[in-house]
Formats: sequence, structure tokens, C-alpha cells
Amino acid sequence: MPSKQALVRRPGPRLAEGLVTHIDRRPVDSALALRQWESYVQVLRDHGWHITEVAPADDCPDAVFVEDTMVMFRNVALLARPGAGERRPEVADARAAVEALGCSVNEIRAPGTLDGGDILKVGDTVYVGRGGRTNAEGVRQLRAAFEPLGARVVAVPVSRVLHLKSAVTALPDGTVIGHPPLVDDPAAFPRFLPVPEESGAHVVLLGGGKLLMAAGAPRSAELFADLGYQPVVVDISEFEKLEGCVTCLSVRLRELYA
Ligand SMILES: NC(=O)NCCC[C@H](N)C(=O)O
Repeated sequence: MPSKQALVRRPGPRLAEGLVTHIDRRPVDSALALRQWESYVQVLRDHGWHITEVAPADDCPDAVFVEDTMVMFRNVALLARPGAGERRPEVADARAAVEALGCSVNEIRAPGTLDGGDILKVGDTVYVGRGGRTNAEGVRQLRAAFEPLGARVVAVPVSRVLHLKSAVTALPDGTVIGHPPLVDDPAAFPRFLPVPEESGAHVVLLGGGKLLMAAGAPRSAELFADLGYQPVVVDISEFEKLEGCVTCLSVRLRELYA
């Protein structure tokens, strides 16, 4: 039976200093961000996910975006080497958390760089965004780590947004969803469904046809409801100001061995 274990990391005191690359900086309300994060975690809990909090990294403003610290395939955690040097200290305690859960651990080594947000898994296909944060050597090491385990690694271009999963994610049936102006190459995906809003491209699969998504995409939510899915909406406005989205606030471990 698949596991439902999720890693999260609470926002720290320097959250408002988080990196912004493709958008203008806007002030972040830290108290509101904490409430939004708590609601996000509660939704995971309410849908049967067991939560492990990675130790806080209060010196790292972007640590709340814990997804970027690793990639899971089966029960193997490949630790990232973030493309932004200031985010690299986030990885040590993320390693401790997955080791404690019994995962096998591997890691991206210099000069490779790779952010977890650049990886989208659809079945055994592992799409990796070649963009600002993940370099060719990172892609090569990803292949070397996961292809022997049965993955097929497909590199796709990412130039319009921060990470691959800022542009596209996938529905439970494997259809890749994206907001066309932000997707470099929709033809890279065998089934692609355009969505009308940027944040409508970001879903976390909660299980049982339920999709965790941001409040800022009501028309995309309607589209998914019309396909028989059930959107579960959270407001993550303060994280969106830092180019975060629903996927990056957790790491989902679906194939742990009991
Ligand atoms: N996976 C993600 O989409 N992560 C968002 C990271 C945002 C953070 N401000 C960064 O620039 O690294």
C-alpha cells in the first residue's frame, strides 16, 4: 500500500528576505504566512498524510520551500544541490529527516546543481527542468541515480518561470497541466491540458481524486471539478510573493517501505 508521509518545514523569521527571480519583490506578511502554512499542513493531515517537520533553518529565508531539497523515487531520496548557493545549507537537516524515515539516500555532487522543484514525476517518467537552477551535470547525475531503478529521465527546457513545477504539474491520470504562456514546450508532454491561470498549473495529489491547489485559480479549479476531481483550496498568497506554490511547501513520500 502506498505511504502517505510528508515532510514540511515551518517558515522562519527571515522569510520575507526569500529570493525572487522572475517577479517584482512585494512585502511579505510573516504572521499571515505562518497561518497559511499551518492551514496547508492541516489540509495534508486532514487527508491522511503523516507529517514530519524538518528541523527549522532559521538563517535560510527560503527553507519553507522544502521540496527543493530533494527528489524522491521509490524509497530513494536524492538530495539536491540547490542552484542558488545561499539555499545549500537547507539540505543537511532534510537529509537527517529522510534518513530517520528509513529512506536510502544519494546526493547531487558539485559541479552538479538541481532543485527538487525542477522535477515532475508522472509514473516512471521523471521530467527535469533545465533552467536557472538545474544544470546539465545535475540532470546527468539524476539519470545515473534513478534510471537503474526504472525511471526514464526526460529533460525539458524551463526559461519563463523559476522551476519546472512552477510551469507544469500533473493530474492523477498523468495529464500534464500548465498555463501556456509560461510553458516552454507543451509538446514535450504526451498529454497536455492548458489551464487558464498561472497557479492553476500547480496541484498536489492528496489521494482519492482530491487536488490541493491555490485559492488564486478558481477557473482552473472549476475545470478540474468538471473532469471529476475534487479541488481542495488553500490561500498561499504570502508564499506566491516569493515564487512559491503549493507543491514546494512539502515533499510527499509515497513509496516508503513500512
Ligand atoms: N519548488 C519551488 O517552486 N520552490 C520555490 C522556491 C522559491 C524561492 N524563493 C527560491 O527562489 O528559491
